[in-house]
Amino acid sequence: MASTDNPWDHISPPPLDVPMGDTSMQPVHVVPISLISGFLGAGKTTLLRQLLTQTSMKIGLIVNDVAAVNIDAKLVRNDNMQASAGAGGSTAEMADTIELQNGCACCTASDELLDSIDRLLSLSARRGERYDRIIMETSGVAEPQAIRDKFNDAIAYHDPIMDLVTLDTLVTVVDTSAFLQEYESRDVIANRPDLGGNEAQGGSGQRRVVDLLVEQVECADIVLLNKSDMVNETELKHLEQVVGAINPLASAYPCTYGKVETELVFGASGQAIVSKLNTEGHHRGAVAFARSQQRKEQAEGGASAAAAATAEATNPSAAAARAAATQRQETTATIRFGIRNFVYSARRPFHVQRLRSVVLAWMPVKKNTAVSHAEVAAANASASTSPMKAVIRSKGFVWLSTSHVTAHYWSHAGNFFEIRDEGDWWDAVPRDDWPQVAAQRAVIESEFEGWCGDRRQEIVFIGASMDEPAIRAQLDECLVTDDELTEYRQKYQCAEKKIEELN
Ligand SMILES: Nc1nc2c(ncn2[C@@H]2O[C@H](COP(=O)(O)OP(=O)(O)OP(=O)(O)O)[C@@H](O)[C@H]2O)c(=O)[nH]1
Repeated sequence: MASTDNPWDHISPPPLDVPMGDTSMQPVHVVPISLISGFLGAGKTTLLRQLLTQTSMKIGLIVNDVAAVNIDAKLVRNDNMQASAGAGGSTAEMADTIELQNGCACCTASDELLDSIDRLLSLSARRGERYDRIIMETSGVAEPQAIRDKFNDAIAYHDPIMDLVTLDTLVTVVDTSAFLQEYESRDVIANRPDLGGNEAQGGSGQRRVVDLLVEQVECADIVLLNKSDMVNETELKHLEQVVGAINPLASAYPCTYGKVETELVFGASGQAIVSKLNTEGHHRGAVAFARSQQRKEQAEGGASAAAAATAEATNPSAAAARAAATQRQETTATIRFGIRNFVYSARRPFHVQRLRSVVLAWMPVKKNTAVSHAEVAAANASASTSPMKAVIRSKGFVWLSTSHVTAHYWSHAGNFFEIRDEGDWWDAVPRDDWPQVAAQRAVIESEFEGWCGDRRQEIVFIGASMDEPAIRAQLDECLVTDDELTEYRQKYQCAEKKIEELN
């Protein structure tokens, strides 16, 4: 049986979690790329300058600032020159910076993104030296997930550039002093020029600030809690917990002015996981983590109860021993699991109208008690009866009674909530169009159950002091009844199976 110590064991084999390229054929000197994301003003350029001055590595830069005047590129050039000069280099090093002027990296056509990498590699090849690493600094409103998808697509389509580079680490710089405020924000990106909203292109401008904030934290291998000088210790600890809960895969480091060990930011090459995931693999990871946390909680609860029972059997003041053991357990659990996860899962569709009513009653949550500081949380705790007030983040696949083909994705953070079309269930996709890699097919099939195929409710809830029974009960009420399920199956002509098999 797989160890529960490492929750990510349960995602194996990697399948959809890794791009489909044949990595065994890669030449030895593949240049790792680090992508730096973070809102405008979070401290990305400060970090970059810091990294360049403290490392002797040969770095190629792609600076992606869509402001009319690309100040970042100029600042970075200066630093690069100084760093290179210090290391015995020449002003020719200036050429090591490529400006991606035409839009932000996530909106830019893949070709242009890959072309900028190609140009950078050509420069180094002409000089007969190669980069130890390429760093891409994105604009504040860039969507790291979209950029990661471009790299995954390039691998899937066997773009030759992917034999020379690999997306190695996703680094997100968070403005610690502003995070909680932005989490509570109701603004859309386009209305926030202070965050770079005026640079947003296409639909991304209409995204909620909190939605992008959470994406930038989730889509990261390393999260730097910058500007930690602007918060007190309690606030910093709290934020560390929140960020750790939103993305348990990331390593989070507090810092000021981007001062952090280079090795921490770059990580051990090839070890980062998030940079290799796709949306489905990411979801699978979150579910695996939440389930492993639940198992740990249960195991700890069991161990503590066993210890108390033993004490009770051997000690006359058993009640006191049990009370002490319970208290110890609660204290440990509160410290370790003050913020915890659970997965809501079911194998029958939601009745759309009932789900809608519940969601409308739940959202938007005026104040989130899990994220607000303790005093604010306490003051607001009684203000709302929504169980979502204690949920920091919820996300996952939902199956709606109105469609047998389309998988939907539930995404909620702060005041943002959506259920979006996430493509087709694998069961609705012809087998010929499935990935050809056997391990990937096996993982897809492992999620099949009876006539449902991979259709399911699988929503991860992350929060503090959540009323899990209330959330579960209200969602259960939204599931179709037996009669409605029979209708559903008739409507979509699902192959006959006993209803008892569904649960
Ligand atoms: N107090 C404090 N200020 C910081 C810290 N890090 C950066 N700053 C300041 O915050 C401002 C923004 O920093 P930048 O590095 O330009 O931020 P950025 O993310 O690159 O912003 P854009 O390039 O405009 O997207 C600058 O004035 C920095 O000096 C920090 O840790 N503490």
